[in-house]
Amino acid sequence: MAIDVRSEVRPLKKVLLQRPGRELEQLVPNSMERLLFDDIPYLRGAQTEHDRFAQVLRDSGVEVVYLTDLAAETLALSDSLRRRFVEDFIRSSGCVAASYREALTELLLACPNTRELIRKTMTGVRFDELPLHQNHSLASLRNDRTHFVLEPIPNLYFTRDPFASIGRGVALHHMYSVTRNRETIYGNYILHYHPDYAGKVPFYYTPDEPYTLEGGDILNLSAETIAVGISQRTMPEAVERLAYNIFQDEAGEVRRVLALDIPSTRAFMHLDTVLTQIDTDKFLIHPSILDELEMFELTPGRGGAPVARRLDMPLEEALASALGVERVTLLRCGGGDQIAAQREQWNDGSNTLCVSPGRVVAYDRNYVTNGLLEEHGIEVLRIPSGELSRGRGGPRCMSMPLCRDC
Ligand SMILES: NC(=O)NCCC[C@H](N)C(=O)O
Repeated sequence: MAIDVRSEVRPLKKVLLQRPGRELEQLVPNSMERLLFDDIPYLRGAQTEHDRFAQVLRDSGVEVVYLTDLAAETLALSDSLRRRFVEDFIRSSGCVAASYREALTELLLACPNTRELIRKTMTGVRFDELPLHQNHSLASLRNDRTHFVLEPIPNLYFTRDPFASIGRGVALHHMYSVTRNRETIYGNYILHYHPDYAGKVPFYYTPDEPYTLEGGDILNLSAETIAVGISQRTMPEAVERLAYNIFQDEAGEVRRVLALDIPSTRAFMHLDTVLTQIDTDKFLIHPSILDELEMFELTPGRGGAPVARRLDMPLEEALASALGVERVTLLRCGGGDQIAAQREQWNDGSNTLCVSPGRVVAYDRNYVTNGLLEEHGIEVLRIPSGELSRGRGGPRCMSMPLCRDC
């Protein structure tokens, strides 16, 4: 199967990553907030840390594939596909890009190969790079030469979010922010045209759906049940649309969607920033979501239309029932220490990637939480995190599983 993800913890076989590139060096203090960063990472450091992450995964028997490679291979299939991609990319980049369409098209199509072309779309294009032979427009006179005509896309290394594997299908998202909406184009081309995926993957969501949905909110609890966060990034209407589309797939197995309503703040931007599964019956959680957590369940009604009901039970019980286990243990990020919990949560202490039951990749800096995991028998594969963490995402955010063992 091209995509096969029916668990959060079964042995990870194949994963999609994106090595951070020069797009990070285009961040400046004035653009950081808009581009969803809290600081400017040092690129060399971020790349070294990311390479370590990829190596830890390979050492655990995981096949690592990169978004840039798959996108470049896809566009190399034909000249017409390359042209269509450039047109779509410029169109999706807003009205400023559209008004320089000809010059941008010329610049992008002049890239020596499709890898360079893909990289260029990620790094962004400044006004002074454009092949404008003569330009007397007001915008060109007024705009600073370093003004971006195509903005960089610095959040690409968080491959978890623009699309999500669900069973043997995918959800390709309508993202919450302008900056992240352009990320979905790479997944769109790969999934539609790359020979490994074309025609082999059902789509459960597409960016033209009106409601925002992001992959960090989707947890594949079992073959039959997924959990979806209602969060800063994912709207309840999106959860309902996703459930509807999944229930229409007769060959699909998912028949229950657990919607977890978490607070809408940047520190908890997605469900996976506050809840990740670390073993067949254990989760790591940020404790402060427990007080106000509301839960709902969606199951197929007539014609596969989702029917929702409120779940009045402890989270542990809902998770145990979804996993088909007797009981579930929740381990609290930061242990019992309120300050450590907040600090480590901010640095993605709850955002671990499970490579097999009881074995997770985690940022080294979250030593209180990592120590707690080890006390509970979890093996922690630590990766360095001084630079990567400045983007506000951890190992789970930086990875999109394509296949897990069943
Ligand atoms: N699943 C995740 O929580 N992804 C982290 C995304 C971080 C990125 N800077 C963002 O704000 O979207």
